[in-house]
Amino acid sequence: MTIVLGANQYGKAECRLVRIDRETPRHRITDVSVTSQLRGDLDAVHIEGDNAHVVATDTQKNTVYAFARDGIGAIENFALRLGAHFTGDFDWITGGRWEIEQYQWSRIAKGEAGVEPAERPGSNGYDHSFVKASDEKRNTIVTVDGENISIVSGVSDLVVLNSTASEFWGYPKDRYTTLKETTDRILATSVSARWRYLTTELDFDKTFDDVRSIMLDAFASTHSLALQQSLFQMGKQVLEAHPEIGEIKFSMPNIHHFLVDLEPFGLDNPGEVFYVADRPYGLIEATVQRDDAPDAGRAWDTVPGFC
Ligand SMILES: O=c1[nH]c(=O)c2[nH]c(=O)[nH]c2[nH]1
Repeated sequence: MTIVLGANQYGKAECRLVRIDRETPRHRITDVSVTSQLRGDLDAVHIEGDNAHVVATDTQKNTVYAFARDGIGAIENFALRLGAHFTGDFDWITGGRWEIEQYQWSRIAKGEAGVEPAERPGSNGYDHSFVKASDEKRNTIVTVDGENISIVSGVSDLVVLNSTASEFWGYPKDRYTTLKETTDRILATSVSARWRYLTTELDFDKTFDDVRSIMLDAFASTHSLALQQSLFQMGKQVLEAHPEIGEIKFSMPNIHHFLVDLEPFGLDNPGEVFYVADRPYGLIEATVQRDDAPDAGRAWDTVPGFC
């Protein structure tokens, strides 16, 4: 028997980077975390400690910051640039994985203090002042394997809620079933979705915005008999509108809102007062795919948390 080295990759994880575009007084902010990992002929360092092929993780980190000097643009394009650089400049680096997570900021709106919300102007925010928008994140994983490049992009922590138009009934009952059937409940979830692009030539920012809007619209407009049904509608409508996406995967916790029993206080509760359970939670996961999508290869191998 011989012991041999299996799959391996290495790099710098979570290079946190903020770039300010300041060519005009109206600044733009890009806030990301970049993980760079290289693959290739790296047996010698593992087996003998020979570092001749080891592009230091410190060098990878510096490259990320140096490349940001030229602008970041869409996170997919930034990851593709990094991939082309490392596989192009070092013969023995034949592939790698570049993961980027992006945090959202919006402009602080001007002159809203003391103004009724309905009267607020909205878009004319301050030029150089921002407020963290939400916990929602945009992300991408670009994987290079020789000539093959795959791009899996997505969103996480996109929290949505329908206050009605959600039912859940018709499920099997056994001696352990206590859940009451309902024709009117709150449906809330935190959407994590990842989709695989079938091309590297795309306006990734515009496509991301559109995919996100379609998912939100599908969630809102589906009269839901189960979170599974809402999930499928979200994926189906994304794929129908975007032929450049092969498949989309979702992981969606069911954020349970339970009606509080107010009877002990002599009160009714016609769907108005809920308590929100943080755990345990239903976890609904699925892939929505085209039956003729080109084979995904290893694109999903290093995307954790999806089925
Ligand atoms: O939308 C739902 N899907 C389920 O599978 C499920 N199971 C459950 O207890 N409640 C719900 N709700």
